[in-house]
Amino acid sequence: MSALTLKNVYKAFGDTEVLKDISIEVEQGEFVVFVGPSGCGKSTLLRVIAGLEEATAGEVHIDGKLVNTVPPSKRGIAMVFQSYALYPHLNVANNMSLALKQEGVSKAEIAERVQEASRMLQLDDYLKRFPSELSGGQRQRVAIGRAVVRQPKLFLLDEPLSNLDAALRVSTRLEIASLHKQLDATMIYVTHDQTEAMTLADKIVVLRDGRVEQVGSPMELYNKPANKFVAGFLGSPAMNFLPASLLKDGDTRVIGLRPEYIYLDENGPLSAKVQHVEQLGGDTNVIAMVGEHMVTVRLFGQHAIAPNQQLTLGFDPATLHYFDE
Ligand SMILES: Nc1ncnc2c1ncn2[C@@H]1O[C@H](COP(=O)(O)OP(=O)(O)OP(=O)(O)O)[C@@H](O)[C@H]1O
Repeated sequence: MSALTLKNVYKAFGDTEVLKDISIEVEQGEFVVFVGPSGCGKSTLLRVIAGLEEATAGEVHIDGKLVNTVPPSKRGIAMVFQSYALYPHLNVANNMSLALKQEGVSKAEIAERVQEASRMLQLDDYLKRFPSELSGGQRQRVAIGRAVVRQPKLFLLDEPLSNLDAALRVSTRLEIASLHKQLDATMIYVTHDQTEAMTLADKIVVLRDGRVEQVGSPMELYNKPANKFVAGFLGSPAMNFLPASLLKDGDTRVIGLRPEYIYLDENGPLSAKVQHVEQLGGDTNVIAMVGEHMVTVRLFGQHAIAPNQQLTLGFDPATLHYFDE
């Protein structure tokens, strides 16, 4: 039985249709990431699953049960928000146990669950502190802990790392991945960060303008993007798009070429003029013009390449993608 099934879900606010015909299946234990540009409807979709918004049409099933009219508190879900939403006047232990107290769970059981969650999230030393005495990363771990103790059927996480700085985002991302493994939980995670999507997901759902563009594993989406939008959205630096007529006269399609699959090649078919060079230490990103088209090339290692230099570039034709415009 699927942990979550969405069947032809629509959501409109007044005349504005924000979700259009969304059908998704999530298996028990899967980590599913909703990804897409700002405003594409990711949070709204999560809120429809949570029951914080009502679907205008379509069906939401959790654990095989139709939940369209079931209130959020009865859906067996726990949600983690970007803003942490901790109670400032409660210490960490009480923040984590409040929902359980309200549900009437016994004191002994609460103590056990809080202890287990704080061990997993390395919060044991902070249980007596108040949110104002914690770093951003610790606060977010408490917010996650508050979800964990409830032992939900489904975790819903809405951009939980957006408020953290770059280093903390990486470490907290790893903690979430490890938590997912330890709990064997079903998690749905919203982000506009494609690195988070690629590194965390078993399955990525790419949304654009309220519609599903493609569903697949990270490598399926990277290797076989269904269209130009998905191709350009996943991968960093983003895929290059060039008219196929550059290589073959009369071809009206668009070529997609990933920056990491282009290399310096004296006999290569593309001649390019360097505009800008980004030295990253381990990699060098070269932004160059091929005729009037901008191309990003990602070279492994360090290269003494300067603006205005002329380069000849090659690629393996097997790595090309072709799209209809
Ligand atoms: N309560 C509301 N009333 C009217 N329009 C809304 C409401 N909530 C969201 N929207 C609109 O729905 C669209 C989708 O919003 P949503 O927050 O789901 O996008 P998102 O993909 O999560 O974006 P972001 O990455 O910026 O958070 C947006 O155009 C937004 O303005």
